[in-house]
Amino acid sequence: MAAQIIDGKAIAAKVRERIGSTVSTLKEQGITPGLAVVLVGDDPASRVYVGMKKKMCIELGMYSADHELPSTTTEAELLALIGQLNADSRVHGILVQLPLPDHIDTDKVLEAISPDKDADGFHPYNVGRLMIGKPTFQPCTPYGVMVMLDEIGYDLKGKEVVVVGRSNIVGKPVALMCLSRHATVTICHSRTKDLPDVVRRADVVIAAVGKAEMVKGDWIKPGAVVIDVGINRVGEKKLVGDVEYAAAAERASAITPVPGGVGPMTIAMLLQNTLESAQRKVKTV
Ligand SMILES: Nc1nc(=O)c2c([nH]1)NC[C@@H]1CN(c3ccc(C(=O)N[C@@H](CCC(=O)O)C(=O)O)cc3)C=[N+]21
Repeated sequence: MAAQIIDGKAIAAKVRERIGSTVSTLKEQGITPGLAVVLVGDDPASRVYVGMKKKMCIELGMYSADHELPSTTTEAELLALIGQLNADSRVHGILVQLPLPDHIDTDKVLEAISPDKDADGFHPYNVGRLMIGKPTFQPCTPYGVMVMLDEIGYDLKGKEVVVVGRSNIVGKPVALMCLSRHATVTICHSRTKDLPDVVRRADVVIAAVGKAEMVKGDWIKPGAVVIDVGINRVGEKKLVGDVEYAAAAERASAITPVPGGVGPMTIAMLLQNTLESAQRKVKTV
């Protein structure tokens, strides 16, 4: 049986549509949700992502504050800008595009962002909230994965989830989100013994290692759901995921493609986080 292809582009468009109509309602109450995106340096891929974020922000009627700084920017200068954005009442979400240049301490920068405006959900306060099952800002990529599973009507309760990858931005938080939905969760990594056999147990495989087609098709249990978070550039133009897509699609019941899967969701959830932040503010004033 052919797998259902989970269309991240379409789901992201639907999420944005919902955001757009809520933005209109908020604006009637005198609040325009605002996102500040900070880019340091001139990495071309980062520039493309930042451009997409800005464009969608404006399309949805949000306020967008863009800060493109040279790669020579000092840590102190960046921290000063974050201080300004923390204090700027037009801004409800702040995103500092990663990776930052080597001379800047990333952890220090992420911790300088006010936890109330942490649209990426990377601040230790928000990480802790997620850990205890009381999330405020949820990291965008894992949050997007959850929305995709909701969209196909998949209930994680009692299911075996195998997460391949243990990063702070995807592997760990997505595992916690699955756990809070009552899945049995295994987190695998480069030292996991018999990785293929562990993945073979999974009802849901979430691949987030950043290695092109590392998860093989014959590791997929027939009928499993495959969520591929990897975006790997091979050659000049081609993008592939962390999963051997064609072979996995022959066994899976549902699978996310790359591109057009989790990637577009990440940006949609960033806007969602900015919206939620503005909504929380309405509730407290
Ligand atoms: N503070 C921070 N937060 C981030 O969320 C963040 C970041 N830094 N640094 C870089 C990564 C990467 N990232 C992506 C977002 C969307 C796509 C996306 O939409 N990808 C398209 C393909 C785009 C293409 O063709 O290159 C897709 O998968 O269909 C990919 C990658 C967010 N990141």
